[in-house]
Amino acid sequence: MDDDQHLLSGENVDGQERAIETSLRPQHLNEYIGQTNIKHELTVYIQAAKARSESLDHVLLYGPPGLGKTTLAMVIANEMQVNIRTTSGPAIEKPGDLVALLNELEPGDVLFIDEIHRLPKIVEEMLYSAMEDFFVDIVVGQGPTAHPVHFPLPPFTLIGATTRAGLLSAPLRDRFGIVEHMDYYKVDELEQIVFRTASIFQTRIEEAGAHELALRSRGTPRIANRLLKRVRDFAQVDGRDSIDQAVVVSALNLLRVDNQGLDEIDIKLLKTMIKFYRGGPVGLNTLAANIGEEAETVAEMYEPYLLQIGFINRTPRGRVVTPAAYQHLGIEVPKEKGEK
Ligand SMILES: Nc1ncnc2c1ncn2[C@@H]1O[C@H](COP(=O)(O)OP(=O)(O)OP(=O)(O)O)[C@@H](O)[C@H]1O
Ligand SMILES: [Mg+2]
Repeated sequence: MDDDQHLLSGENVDGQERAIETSLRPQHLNEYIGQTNIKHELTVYIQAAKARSESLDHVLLYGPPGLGKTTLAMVIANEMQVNIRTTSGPAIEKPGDLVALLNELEPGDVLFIDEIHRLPKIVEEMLYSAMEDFFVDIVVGQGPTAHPVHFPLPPFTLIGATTRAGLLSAPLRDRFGIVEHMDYYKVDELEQIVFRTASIFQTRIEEAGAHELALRSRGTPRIANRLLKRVRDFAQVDGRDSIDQAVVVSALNLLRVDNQGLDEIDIKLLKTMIKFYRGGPVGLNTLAANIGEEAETVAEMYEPYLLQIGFINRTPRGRVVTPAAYQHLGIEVPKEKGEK
């Protein structure tokens, strides 16, 4: 039960999955599939920084969970031939924690801060001077002996990742020279990812099987890899030596992942909007409360994909269901909607 719930969440869920993800991570830019524009830009910036023997400018990566932000941060450090230190916004509780991290960096190293929108304010403010001029001012000692100390830092690259760029303060955002928005992957890119993962798993998958899996992966590599793992089990138990389209379809239908990659929660969300709000507009908080999910979860995990495939639209008065979604659900489009 629990398993099915996170099947399509895009979120990284447990230690076991994390270990598998590590083994699947591409190491170099040329192995990193998709995100063509970002790769192209980064290739130029990395080459230029290396030619000048400088640290790479600070990089902000934002986009939905599971699209490859952490992977890309590691690839960047690898291409720059520097070390990477990894942490996350909530893990840096006080300025001292940040100083400790910064203190360990060698010139040119990467400090990767995941969920950077969750940094405590006081830490964030200390980061401003660290990013801009490579120093921090700290207060040493207590009471009458307390005095400020100017602490110079080696040049370093901060890579920040967030699923919600909107939650970042303007001063922090402005200090990133390179800001990249990660997009959902195209079907053919997901197919390549599925083939790559299958070969690492030493599993055979047919073209049509990979295509079907890609269609149902919500544009998200993490989900494609996760579904492949499940489908592989079904194929094995069925005694097949290769994953074909029929196995993918029957396994994913069983797992209730439909042919657009929607799961039960997506369907519940759309049906709730249709049944109780005549297709909207309805506010995010109301909607989330109605389906028993956190507003943040809906905003981060469900809504972006439904917007991307054109099943809902955002209007100033709230979210509305589109005729395409009615069609997908096999529900007649109300007259007043069809005409619009
Ligand atoms: N472009 C890609 N090519 C091949 N595999 C990829 C690519 N992007 C992501 N992956 C695979 O997808 C999985 C998830 O990627 P990653 O952990 O980097 O996502 P993320 O954006 O950091 O997610 P989160 O927001 O949850 O931190 C990894 O196993 C990674 O190997
Ligand atoms: Mg990550």
